[in-house]
Amino acid sequence: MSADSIKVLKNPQFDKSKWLQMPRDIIIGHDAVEQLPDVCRDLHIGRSALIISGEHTMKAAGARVLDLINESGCSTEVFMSESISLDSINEAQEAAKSHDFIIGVGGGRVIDLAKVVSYNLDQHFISVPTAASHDGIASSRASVSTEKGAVSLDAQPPSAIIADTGIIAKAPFRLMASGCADIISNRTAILDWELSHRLRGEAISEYAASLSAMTADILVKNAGLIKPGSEEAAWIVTKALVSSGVAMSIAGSSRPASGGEHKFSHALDILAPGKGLHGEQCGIGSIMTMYLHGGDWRGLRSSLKAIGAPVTPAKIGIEDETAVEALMMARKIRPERFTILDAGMERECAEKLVAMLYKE
Ligand SMILES: NC(=O)C1=CN([C@@H]2O[C@H](COP(=O)(O)OP(=O)(O)OC[C@H]3O[C@@H](n4cnc5c(N)ncnc54)[C@H](OP(=O)(O)O)[C@@H]3O)[C@@H](O)[C@H]2O)C=CC1
Ligand SMILES: O=C(CO)COP(=O)(O)O
Ligand SMILES: [Zn+2]
Repeated sequence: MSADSIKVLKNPQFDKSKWLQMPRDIIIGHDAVEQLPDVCRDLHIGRSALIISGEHTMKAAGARVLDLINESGCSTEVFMSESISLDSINEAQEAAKSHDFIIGVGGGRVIDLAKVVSYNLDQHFISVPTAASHDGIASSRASVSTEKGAVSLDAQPPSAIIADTGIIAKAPFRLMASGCADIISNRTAILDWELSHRLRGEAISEYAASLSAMTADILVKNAGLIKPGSEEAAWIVTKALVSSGVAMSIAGSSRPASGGEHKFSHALDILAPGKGLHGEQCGIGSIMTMYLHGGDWRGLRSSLKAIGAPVTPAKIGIEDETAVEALMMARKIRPERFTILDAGMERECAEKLVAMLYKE
């Protein structure tokens, strides 16, 4: 049984979520952003752009993107995003209606917003990541917060990715370490997927699972090169994030990169909003779910530590009690996605798991 998006459709019909869509142009490197006007011309995507960005990311890269697009003779409007929610999607969508295409300049939140809007309006979008903090840079998925927690939506993969390693290397290092943790957590996401395949017959894509695992392995192998301010590190991590996003596109779901550790992170977003970064929380969750799978949780923890990612709730300002609560809440998040955290964990076990994180 396969979950690959590469399918021979028996009854072909217009359902984009069943297609395997990929970016056409991917540029990763020093001063890559300067090639934005050429990329727009190459894609023939129109003369009017909505730039979606955030407070910090506008300063880091959005202002330069705005200048470049204006200089190329296109008209522009900027939409400043503070969150990704159903309300902000509607607002951004209204703004995008009077433009030909969208450029998302920012972290995971901004890029997810641009992705959903472009999917809903069937417009092209260009992904300009300002940090190597998440693997949504290239994926065809988007995470949106609702009152009931995070939901994973079908979305538009970018038509082009322009990842300027100069910009990404200057972002706070905490963001890059978080992106590494998001990738390393693929290891437990795959174990959860395999478990669900064996236990519940859920379709699995061997291509997607292998690509996702290989991406995590290559990153860990290169851990020694991941250093603050290094453009080489920005290059290595961004490539891994793109690769992991492609795995999600192949699967047609976020399964290869999101299991119980992501449910734990989504629960923390509800219980302790604004404390940890997405990847940081997933990394900590991954240590605990690796233990539950009987895998090498110490090795996974060492890899996270080597990169500079946090390995305890305390390191990201979260109480241990809250982490226990998040483990217990995880099964209520996206209940259709079966993971090791949905196998009936008792509170006492959750308490032991959190305590284990602090053990040498
Ligand atoms: N769709 C998918 O497949 C995936 C989606 N995600 C989603 O991505 C989000 C997490 O992404 P993440 O990037 O960690 O979070 P955010 O997008 O919230 O970014 C975190 C912070 O970093 C700031 N920032 C980003 N780049 C720079 C920079 N160059 N200089 C200074 N500050 C900067 C942002 O500024 P500003 O205030 O300007 O935004 C923001 O304050 C979550 O919502 C998660 O669900 C994660 C993985 C996969
Ligand atoms: O963060 C992701 C992969 O790293 C996407 O996963 P979710 O579908 O859980 O939001
Ligand atoms: Zn993630």
